[in-house]
Amino acid sequence: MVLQRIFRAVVMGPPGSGKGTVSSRITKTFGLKHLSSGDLLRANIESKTELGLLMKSCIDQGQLVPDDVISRLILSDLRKMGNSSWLLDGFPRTVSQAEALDGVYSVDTVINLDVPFQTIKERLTSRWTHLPSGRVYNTDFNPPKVAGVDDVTGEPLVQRDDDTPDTVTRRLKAYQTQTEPVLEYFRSKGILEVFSGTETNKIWPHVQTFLTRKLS
Ligand SMILES: Nc1nc2c(ncn2[C@@H]2O[C@H](COP(=O)(O)OP(=O)(O)O)[C@@H](O)[C@H]2O)c(=O)[nH]1
Ligand SMILES: Nc1ncnc2c1ncn2[C@@H]1O[C@H](COP(=O)(O)OP(=O)(O)O)[C@@H](O)[C@H]1O
Repeated sequence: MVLQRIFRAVVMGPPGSGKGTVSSRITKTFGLKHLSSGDLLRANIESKTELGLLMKSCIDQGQLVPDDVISRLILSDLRKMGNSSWLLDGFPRTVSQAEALDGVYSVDTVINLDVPFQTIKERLTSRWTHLPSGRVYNTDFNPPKVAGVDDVTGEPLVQRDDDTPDTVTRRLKAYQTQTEPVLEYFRSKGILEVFSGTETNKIWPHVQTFLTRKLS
């Protein structure tokens, strides 16, 4: 689909709710640029930037990185995108981040993936990630063609250091206390759209229909 105007969206949801999976379907279908805060932080860790090394312990402990750090990173990348349509994945995650975004851009819609915590816990321990692209696989849901190897590049897949059961529990707590209030923030602005379910393949057609209507 070719977009007729600039469209700016955010995808939210607890860790493991399918933000990355749904984002890649949205960007493929609607041609938006995709910016994932988690991918951005992991790229900094991988290339051993000073910031990446500072943030790694925070991420591995299941805590959010400081608002000013992530807001600066994301807003700087968005600036580089200029007048493009984009989809933000994993940002904002606190009300202060939402206010920082709001101060610069007007967001058209916020897609919230409402997936029960029990469903999520099972998924994350079997998630395999291709770090350079952010492509995600799952030993049950969407296994790679060859075990342990990215379908597109043939490079190795890794299990994220923060996808252990204890860290997932801490990330879910951080989500409840720090990120859930952001849903209220966007709801009060009238731009929150909630998609509930336990399977991405059942949620996705609703997201697709919603965006097709919104963009036509
Ligand atoms: N079993 C199952 N796994 C899923 C489903 N949707 C996504 N996944 C997997 O669950 C994990 C988390 O999904 P991801 O898109 O990375 O979620 P994010 O953390 O919100 O970005 C990945 O390993 C996905 O492949 C689903 O409907 N069922
Ligand atoms: N907007 C953000 N604010 C603060 N920390 C963030 C943000 N986005 C990502 N992070 C950090 O990176 C980690 C991984 O995030 P992400 O890749 O979005 O994974 P998931 O959605 O599976 O939790 C988070 O647990 C957190 O430590």
